Amino acid sequence: MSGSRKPLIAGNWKMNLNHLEAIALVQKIAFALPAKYFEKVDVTVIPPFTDIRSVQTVVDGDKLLLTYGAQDLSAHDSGAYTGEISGAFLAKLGCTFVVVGHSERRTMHAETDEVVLAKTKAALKHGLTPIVCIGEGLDIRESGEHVAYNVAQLKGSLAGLSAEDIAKVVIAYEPVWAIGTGRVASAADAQEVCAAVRTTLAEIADASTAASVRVLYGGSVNAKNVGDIVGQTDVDGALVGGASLKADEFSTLSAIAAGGPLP
Ligand SMILES: O=C[C@H](O)COP(=O)(O)O
Repeated sequence: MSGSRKPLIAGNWKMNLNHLEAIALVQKIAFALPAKYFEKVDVTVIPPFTDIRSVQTVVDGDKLLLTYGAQDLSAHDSGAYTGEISGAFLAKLGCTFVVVGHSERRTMHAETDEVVLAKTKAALKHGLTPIVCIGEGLDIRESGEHVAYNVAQLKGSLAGLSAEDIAKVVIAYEPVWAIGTGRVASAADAQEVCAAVRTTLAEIADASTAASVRVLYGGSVNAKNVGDIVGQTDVDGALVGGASLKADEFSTLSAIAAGGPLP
């Protein structure tokens, strides 16, 4: 983490919690994290689409400082795309972030770098901050090709974007073998790829853009390991899955990313 970049903790709820459960979790997180924390860390929740309106009501009604976003969006604005959700709708609901190219979508929904790029462009068009995910599988990690693989995925997912647009994205490095497995990458593993991401951003945009973009790590992050991970020079926060469903754990790890004290 560098002093010039405010850490971001993003809780990706995946397909968990209905809208009533969402309200309860947001209220508990907000209660545990008073305003002073938000001076040092940005905290966002990424619930299922069907929860977003309810989360918006709580956040607006109680003037909460945490933000919220969505787990995916359509590359298209509107039209005959059954089941898809437009970035325009998400913006209208007050979303700040949208996750793009999560490995679960790349794998289960065959999303290629081209699709991820189109969705990233759609997010930017609608004023949303895309959290663009990259990450290697276990086979690539074991072959020692993980840095090159992630650099290629990053370049493909941001191909042709201007430096001005790249400055508006967040990158999340999530090694697939560490997602939901309890097998967290070491802090040094996270730093190695996040540093390569920053070097690549300097190459495809420029040095000041690369220095300003937040690069997150994701994969079995919890309150016990978050300190080491966000302590790395090029890691600016975390994309948290399982641990974001527990109010105490998520609040605690957010407070640790803020530099304490514990809530
Ligand atoms: O988006 C979040 C990641 O997939 C990490 O999930 P996890 O913390 O449950 O490993």
